[in-house]
Amino acid sequence: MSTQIDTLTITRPDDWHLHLRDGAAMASVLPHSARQFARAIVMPNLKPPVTTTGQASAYRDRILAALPAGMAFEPLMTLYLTDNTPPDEIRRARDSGFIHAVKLYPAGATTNSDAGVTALSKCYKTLEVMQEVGMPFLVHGEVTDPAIDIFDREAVFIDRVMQPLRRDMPELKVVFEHITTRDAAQYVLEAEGPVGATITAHHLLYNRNEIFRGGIRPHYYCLPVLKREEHRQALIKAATSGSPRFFLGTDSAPHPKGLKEHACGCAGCYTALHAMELYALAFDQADALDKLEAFASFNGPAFYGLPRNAGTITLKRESWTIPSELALGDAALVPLAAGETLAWRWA
Ligand SMILES: NC(=O)N[C@@H](CC(=O)O)C(=O)O
Ligand SMILES: [Zn+2]
Ligand SMILES: [Zn+2]
Repeated sequence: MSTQIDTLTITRPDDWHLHLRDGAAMASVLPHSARQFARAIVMPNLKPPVTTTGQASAYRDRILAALPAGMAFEPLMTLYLTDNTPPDEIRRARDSGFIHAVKLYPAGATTNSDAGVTALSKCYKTLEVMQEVGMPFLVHGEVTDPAIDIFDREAVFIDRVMQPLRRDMPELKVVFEHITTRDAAQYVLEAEGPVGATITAHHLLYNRNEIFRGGIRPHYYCLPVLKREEHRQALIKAATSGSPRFFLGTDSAPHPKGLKEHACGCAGCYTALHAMELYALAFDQADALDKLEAFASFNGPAFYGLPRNAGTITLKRESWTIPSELALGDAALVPLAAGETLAWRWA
């Protein structure tokens, strides 16, 4: 029997996968992330997507301008890869100093992925430059083939895309984003070369039953979709394994309430408000709170070649109720597990 931990103080964490959106929506959600995290890898799937260093620079300026006075937060910018991203753009991005990765959205795989890549073979010249300059490649790892069952799209991606890519570019730094299956966890753990993976709080806490518990619950719908319990357990095992390849990425993805509670609801869970509390719950349930700091605060910076943050955060074991609604610009935003009690609280 281990003694119960009621207060947890760890090095200030970072979020290695975050959707901040833009404009008034961004102004609503940014303070939540800035309170929890020192830095975040900011996803580029805006409308239109952030495909150039110039656009990323302007987006970064808008984020910093929206940051409330007195809050410190460093947005780590990314570029959205298209079939036509020129190799030179990678060198410009590297030289900028503020672009830390390039993102693969297979065309049609997820929210705002229409401008994404139709075949990775079209991007090889650009990927070769990324490999050469050490620019990480962040991958939404699902195939889009409609013949493949939605629950198998991540596993099939490993065979059809990840393995051939990594065979051709063994030195390319790759992050398998928001992994959801035992297959992906095992692949990342065993692969040779510079491979990492982000894991969300919701994929650690829930299996796919959660989407249908008592009726269809759109706020538990995200991509990649929640999987079976055996996969959730494999993710818990990976996140708490101590392997430096796994790190925190919330994939907090705000959508207006009206577009989630809809005949064709958007994919994405909002967790920026209470991310560390949710992760603490997941690690606590696995009796692995001692592994949270490396996952949240050490493994990401090590992979990206950045320093660890100074300062700490503290969480305590104390129940509170997650708000039923927040604001997203003029719209409403429903956080994950809205209205439910959470056993860990920001101190
Ligand atoms: N995860 C999601 O379900 N949605 C993300 C896109 C993504 O990360 O795939 C979004 O931008 O809404
Ligand atoms: Zn994604
Ligand atoms: Zn995402």
